[in-house]
Amino acid sequence: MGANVSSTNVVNISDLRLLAKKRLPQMVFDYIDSGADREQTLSQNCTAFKEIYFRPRCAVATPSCDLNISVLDQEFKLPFILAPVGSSRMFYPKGEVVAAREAGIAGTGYTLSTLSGCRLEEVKQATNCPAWYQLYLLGGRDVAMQTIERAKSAGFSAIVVTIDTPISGLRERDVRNGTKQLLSRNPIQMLPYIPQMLIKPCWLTQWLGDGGLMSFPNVELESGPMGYTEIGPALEESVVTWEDLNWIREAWGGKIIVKGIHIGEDARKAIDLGVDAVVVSNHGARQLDSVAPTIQVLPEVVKAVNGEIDVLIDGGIRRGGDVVKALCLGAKGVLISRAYAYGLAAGGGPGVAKAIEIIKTDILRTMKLLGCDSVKKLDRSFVTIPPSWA
Ligand SMILES: Cc1cc2nc3c(=O)[nH]c(=O)nc-3n(C[C@H](O)[C@H](O)[C@H](O)COP(=O)(O)O)c2cc1C
Ligand SMILES: CCCCC(=O)C(=O)O
Repeated sequence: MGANVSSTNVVNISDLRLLAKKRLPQMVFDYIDSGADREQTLSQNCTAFKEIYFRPRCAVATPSCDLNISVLDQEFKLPFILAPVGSSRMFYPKGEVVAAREAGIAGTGYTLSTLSGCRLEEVKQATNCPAWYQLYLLGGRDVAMQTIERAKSAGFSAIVVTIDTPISGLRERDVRNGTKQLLSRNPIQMLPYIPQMLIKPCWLTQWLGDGGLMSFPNVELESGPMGYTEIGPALEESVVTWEDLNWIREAWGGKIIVKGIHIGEDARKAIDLGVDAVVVSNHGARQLDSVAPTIQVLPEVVKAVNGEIDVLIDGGIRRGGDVVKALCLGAKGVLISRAYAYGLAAGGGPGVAKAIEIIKTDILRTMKLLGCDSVKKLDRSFVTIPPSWA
């Protein structure tokens, strides 16, 4: 499988997506690929980038191009960082460890989801890059406190609190495919969905070899008979509120990032609570559908933040040109998610490396074509955006 991702026919993230689709059972592919409700925001997160036009400076030589960024005083060799992706171990054996390792090799950062299939200590050890821990309060605040302590001891350099998940969005493809049953670890409930796994023997043998049924070793979810676990109700019991940010910030004692900002007003609230950075995110359109694409609301948030803290963005980023556009609109850096998840699912470590390489090469080429030799020099003068976004 690993060989496929290295093929010269794999030139963009869509190619990796198709390879992932080939290797994975439908339910696992759709878990990555799908969005909420009618998937309006899912497609618009991507297409909104097409509404931004570059304004290149021609006849400018850029023999070298600086792609380094600094976020929260941490240094990254690339202007994109790997976002939290729950259940990555379902896509590829030891998925979280594999992805974190590749982020480190590329000189960028990795964010580990609370819903990781691998222990946070093991993931941190696999990489020398800055690693951030994404926090859900699943399992309650006492469990979260313990996890915060573990993440601190393990050496994670920021905590990312996701605030857009008071309840799971309706991902219709997941409902039809029985994804909840797969994640719930209830073998009886999984029975009807076994055939879609059997026709993907490569994935199945690797998955079983890695321990099979998903578990989430960094949270303690209520376990029923046969290890049955329910993520949905656990989320609802432990909604993250603005008040929680106070004790989380105190317990953590380090850099804190809030992920899931759509509007300037919420970014101001985060600043008032002493947060160090925000991520403009609609959770990859997996939660509330019909919210505006993230790149469209970035200017509003950047304006509200007024340079006081770092602003990051994710959502729909599939090309280096998308990264460059986000930086032009004031993001300090971006998070990529499905872009590397497809690579991981298509071919493990080499697949993640390929995704990172595709986006990095895109960025370098775009910078040279723009006539700009450092991502730190990108600003609004390099783009035209629709007047209603400003
Ligand atoms: C399969 C999958 C799992 C995700 N799991 C998490 C998670 O556990 N925690 C979280 O904060 N965000 C999670 N997200 C959201 C991403 O971190 C990110 O916000 C979003 O996917 C960005 O959009 P993009 O995939 O279009 O780049 C997940 C996204 C996907 C696709
Ligand atoms: C209900 C959300 C659980 C994991 C997650 O964040 C995702 O799948 O997007």
